[in-house]
Amino acid sequence: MTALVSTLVLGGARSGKSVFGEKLVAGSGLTKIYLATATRSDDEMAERIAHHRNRRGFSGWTTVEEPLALVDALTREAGRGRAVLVDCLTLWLFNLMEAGRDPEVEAKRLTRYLGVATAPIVMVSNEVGLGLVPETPLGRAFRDAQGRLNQIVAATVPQVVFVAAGLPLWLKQEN
Ligand SMILES: Nc1nc2c(ncn2[C@@H]2O[C@H](COP(=O)(O)OP(=O)(O)OP(=O)(O)O)[C@@H](O)[C@H]2O)c(=O)[nH]1
Repeated sequence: MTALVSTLVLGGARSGKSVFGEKLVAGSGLTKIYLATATRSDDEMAERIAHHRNRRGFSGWTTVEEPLALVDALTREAGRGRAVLVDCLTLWLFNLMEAGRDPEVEAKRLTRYLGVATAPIVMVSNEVGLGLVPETPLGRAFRDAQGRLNQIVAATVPQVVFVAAGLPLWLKQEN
């Protein structure tokens, strides 16, 4: 078995990217930590979260919920013998922007942490820029911030994969 290294898992909505990230972590043989950034902001979101939790099952996964302080949570949870799945950077970015935090500063903090992390971190993120130009300035700012975040994380980690229709397309594999 090759050792799992930190990986960015990109994809669109319902592309199967979360399942792919889960499989990477589960296949590592390490203790599995699921770091969720989503909040139960409405009934539909609560239902999605319940669906994910059921699919994941509770056996073997430790779930940690942290919508904003991602690096603090990683510092606490990641360590020897563990692998962390961050699902997902997109909702983390949304939460940061909603809280008036600077995405560039937070992205730099994350990549600094990734450079010294002692456990593999698998991060799920959306590839949001493939559709129409968003109608609102906020939508455009979010799309641009997401693109920049994906680029800076992709440049930092040794593995990047794009998932479409449940199938992986490896973009970067350095060991
Ligand atoms: N708070 C919390 N959120 C969770 C939990 N499990 C999953 N989630 C969230 O559920 C979100 C993903 O849900 P979906 O919107 O259904 O996934 P998707 O991105 O459309 O689909 P895929 O591409 O297949 O992953 C992630 O952002 C997770 O943070 C949990 O236990 N707690």
